[in-house]
Amino acid sequence: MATYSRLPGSVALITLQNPPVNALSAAVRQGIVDTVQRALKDPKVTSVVICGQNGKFCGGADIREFAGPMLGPPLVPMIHAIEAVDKPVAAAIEGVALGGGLELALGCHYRIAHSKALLGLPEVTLGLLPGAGGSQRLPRLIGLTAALDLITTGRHISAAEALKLGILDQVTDNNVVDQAVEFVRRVAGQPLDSRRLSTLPCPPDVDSLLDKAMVKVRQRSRGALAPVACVQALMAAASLPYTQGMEKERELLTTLFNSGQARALQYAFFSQRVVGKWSLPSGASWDNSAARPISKAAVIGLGTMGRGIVVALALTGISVVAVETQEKQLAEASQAVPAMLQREAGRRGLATPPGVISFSSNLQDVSEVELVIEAVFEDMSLKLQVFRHLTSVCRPGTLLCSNTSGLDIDQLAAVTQSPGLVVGMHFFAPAHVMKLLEVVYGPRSSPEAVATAMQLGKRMGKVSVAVGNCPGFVGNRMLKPYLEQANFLLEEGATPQQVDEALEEFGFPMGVFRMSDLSGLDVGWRIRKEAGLTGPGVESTRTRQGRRYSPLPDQVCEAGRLGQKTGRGWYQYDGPGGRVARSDPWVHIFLEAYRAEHDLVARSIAPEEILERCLYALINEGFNILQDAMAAGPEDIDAIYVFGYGWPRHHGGPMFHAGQVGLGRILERLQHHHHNHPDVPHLKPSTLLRRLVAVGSPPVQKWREFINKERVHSQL
Ligand SMILES: CCC[C@H](O)CC(=O)SCCNC(=O)CCNC(=O)[C@H](O)C(C)(C)COP(=O)([O-])OP(=O)([O-])OC[C@H]1O[C@@H](n2cnc3c(N)ncnc32)[C@H](O)[C@@H]1OP(=O)([O-])[O-]
Repeated sequence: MATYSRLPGSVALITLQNPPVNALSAAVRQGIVDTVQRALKDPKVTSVVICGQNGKFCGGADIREFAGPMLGPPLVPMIHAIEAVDKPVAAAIEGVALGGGLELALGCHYRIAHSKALLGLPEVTLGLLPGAGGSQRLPRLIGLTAALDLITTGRHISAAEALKLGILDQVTDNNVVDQAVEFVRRVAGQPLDSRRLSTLPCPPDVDSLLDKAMVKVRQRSRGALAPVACVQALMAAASLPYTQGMEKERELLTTLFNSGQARALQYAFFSQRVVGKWSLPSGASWDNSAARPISKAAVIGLGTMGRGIVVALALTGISVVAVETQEKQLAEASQAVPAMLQREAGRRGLATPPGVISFSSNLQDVSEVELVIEAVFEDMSLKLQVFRHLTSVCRPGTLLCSNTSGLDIDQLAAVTQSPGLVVGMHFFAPAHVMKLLEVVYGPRSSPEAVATAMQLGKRMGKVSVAVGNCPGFVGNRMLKPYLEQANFLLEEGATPQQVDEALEEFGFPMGVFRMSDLSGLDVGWRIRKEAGLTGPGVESTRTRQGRRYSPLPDQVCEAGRLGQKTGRGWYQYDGPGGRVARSDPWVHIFLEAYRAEHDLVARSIAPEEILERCLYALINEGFNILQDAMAAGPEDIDAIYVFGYGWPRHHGGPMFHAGQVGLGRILERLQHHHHNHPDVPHLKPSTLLRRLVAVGSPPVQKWREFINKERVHSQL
């Protein structure tokens, strides 16, 4: 709703009230319509200020309402009515003015903001465009170039930047409502024509800026519809009168609203918030588990991951002891880390990097910290050695975390004096940039340890997801069947390019083979050797440990092709460290020879089969993970894949995508592929998937409840 009060003098104050962000729900829109009418009719009122309750102007349209039928007064005429008022109306912006919130402010004649406020049109991130006149008013106010940037990126900008761009009339450090009231009193009676943005001309697109932008957006958006529609709306603004521009805006918005992409992106918005409210099968959650405050931490191991973790911690203001026992590595890290910190702080607009870092080669130096993150080489015996040492040097009560990407947390906990204080903190490279953090709880991890790691992740600006302790945890466990299928497809006749192109066409920034070349092929090779799947003494067959196995990636490594770092992998590069992947005749000859050796006849494989085999195998493992209670719900898996594995956000995440495709269809295709490849256990449909199909394929939002019920009745 919105409340109305008349302030001493002649200013009407309209306050939006819809906690927590005063989103423009039907009730708020109705409240605005009614209160604006009241201000208009009240002869004693000469000017109006619109503000939001609890220090937040407005977070935009109420996203929760998008799923249902449209009720209450629509936004567009409501904003037009405000613009048409013949008394000056000012928006007093505190906290946020985002999406429809900023569009409401653009309908006001003046905009005054607090210096800490954030403004933006983030609709594109929800699969939409600023559809309440924002795409037409903003370029009229700040020009096409600046509007294009804000609308196609959806980025939030500071009040200072908004003032510079001309979005705001005034910025204040004081009470913004008082300032706005004073402002409108001052301007009461002045002509308003030039303040009505819809009546101003839009600058024409003289340099074909928008055509060029369209080419770039189409290249970058990887199939996402909204960024393209945003440019189309700006093209309309630049070439059509306002009313026709608004018609185009509405038409584009309707198309986007009805697209699966908008639903997927809105689901991704809410799933990010759902995973923040973690809960464990034991019932532990924020509600009953307090996080410990952390001000001093240590990182052990200063390779790529360790360096990134040090920077991520230091950026939150935590003092970090950075330990590396190899002198050469330590010397390199102590040069590189401060530079990385400086760069990242600059990128985030922080003048001075807040944390203090001290470098050491002595593990003894971590004795006074409250939390340690071990980031040594991914080798269990080495990690066990470090944990044994840590438990003897750290003071009692220190949290011991491992940045393992899939090793057993419980085994590490077992060698410490306080197994309850051991959790996994699985970062993704580069750790100071990537948003995802898997917080891994073992059977003995205490709720307090999980809460502390989750809280620390939040402080570092990560999307932290609590996951159970199983090989590969959630992300890498699902990656295994995906990679496996990609290798099998090569055996059957596909090329690395064909597989990558199908996945990139789906929206991944990189296909599986380009991604493997980037991360280094030796990582998986070492894991397979440790698992006894390859190496000296292992027979070179296509069946290992009772299931189909492709030795192709091992043989590529044996040929000294480890990916970008060696200049050769599944592709060739200009040299070691080269970035541009080119098709390599060696790979084609190698594949042909391999097929001939194993009597395999290459067949032509359609992109649809590539997608089904790779993605449905990955999704099937997601169902197994939910069934095993290693992730609390589908949102957790989807957030992990969107934030850590490049799953295209406009497809919501693998589990959401399964719902979009139809669970019955996924089941049927998995059955089909499993029938053709009975020696591939990952293609065997999971029990949970079968159960969901049997009960009528409920929407993804209902799965969590279903799984919990099934578990109680021991159906899973
Ligand atoms: C016709 C077309 C018109 C228009 O062009 C379309 C739009 O405006 S599209 C909209 C364009 N606007 C946007 O894209 C802005 C989206 N919002 C944000 O970016 C952040 O929430 C914000 C920066 C505002 C606050 O960040 P923070 O302080 O870290 O807090 P937080 O993020 O944890 O959120 C707290 C709670 O508020 C909830 N909630 C938030 N916004 C909305 C909403 N609009 N609606 C409903 N709910 C919303 C959120 O789910 C959470 O609920 P819960 O139950 O407690 O989990």
